[in-house]
Amino acid sequence: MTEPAPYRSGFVSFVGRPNTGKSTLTNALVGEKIAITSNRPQTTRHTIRGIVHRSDGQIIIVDTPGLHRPRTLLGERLNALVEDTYSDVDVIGMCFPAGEKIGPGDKWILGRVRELAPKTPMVGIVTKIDAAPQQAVAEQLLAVSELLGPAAEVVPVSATSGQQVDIVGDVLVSQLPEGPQFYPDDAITDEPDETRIAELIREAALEGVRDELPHSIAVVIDEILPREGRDDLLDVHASLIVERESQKAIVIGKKGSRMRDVGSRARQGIAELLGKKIFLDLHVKVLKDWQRDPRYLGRLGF
Ligand SMILES: Nc1nc2c(ncn2[C@@H]2O[C@H](COP(=O)(O)OP(=O)(O)OP(=O)(O)O)[C@@H](O)[C@H]2O)c(=O)[nH]1
Repeated sequence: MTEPAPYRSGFVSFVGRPNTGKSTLTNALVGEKIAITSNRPQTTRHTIRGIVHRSDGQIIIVDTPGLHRPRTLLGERLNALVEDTYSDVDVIGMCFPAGEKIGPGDKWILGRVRELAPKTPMVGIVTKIDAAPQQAVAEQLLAVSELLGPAAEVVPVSATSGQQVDIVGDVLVSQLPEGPQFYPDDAITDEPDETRIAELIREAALEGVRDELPHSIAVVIDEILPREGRDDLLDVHASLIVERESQKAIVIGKKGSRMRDVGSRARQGIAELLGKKIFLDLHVKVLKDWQRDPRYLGRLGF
């Protein structure tokens, strides 16, 4: 008779250049939308945990901001957060899109990771395989394997089509230490609702805006109140913080048209998250140069 496989549990972090599909993969593995995704680089701000429940183990995903060279005080604080995260995870999954050649950016990140977490097992993940020809996928698998060395397993995946997502889960679990179930079956993330709501609003506000905006938008939830006499309705009051009047104009759009779209998209996401009807009251505020001012950063939770 064969022994039953041991139960394994632990923390996994995905690293890689911006836009390599880390958040999308997290969502696909967890099966519910929790991490912010967008087609703009560097939009992941908070360390969000997604939890994958399996019969043979539990994978707790710590979704980190991409490593990048700091340009502002915010950038420095994000990097400090990243370093803390990497030094205490059990497995690091490094993501490489199938259709993009490995470059100096990847090597720089790998160097940093090896420096911060020299003993942590690494898994190479070749992402977006639906968007590249088979030949390119095969070549990328080989290149990643050569880059990471013989100890690292390498898996191809498409988070958007779902192809191979289970296999990524299998490989990650196999690298985790034996351990207990850390979280109950129904836990998906330990982020408070408020943080998730703020991320949903931020994600909606970033959709389709110009390149310089991502790092300039923050969201503060001012208040969440049940509507009097209505169990099924919540009033959410939130502020979108930008750095300059010109950015405020971009966010609001012509006669408020963009703002209405942002509001309605965010409202739908929040309603799905909380399972209630939502009245969303959104205001845009200008806090000049908030990214460079330690007082503002503290107030905005960085
Ligand atoms: N075709 C395809 N596109 C994908 C796949 N996974 C992610 N994408 C797209 O790639 C873009 C970036 O995905 P994200 O998951 O936000 O990437 P990220 O690495 O978390 O990005 P940062 O937060 O900037 O570090 C988005 O437009 C995704 O829709 C995939 O499997 N196939």
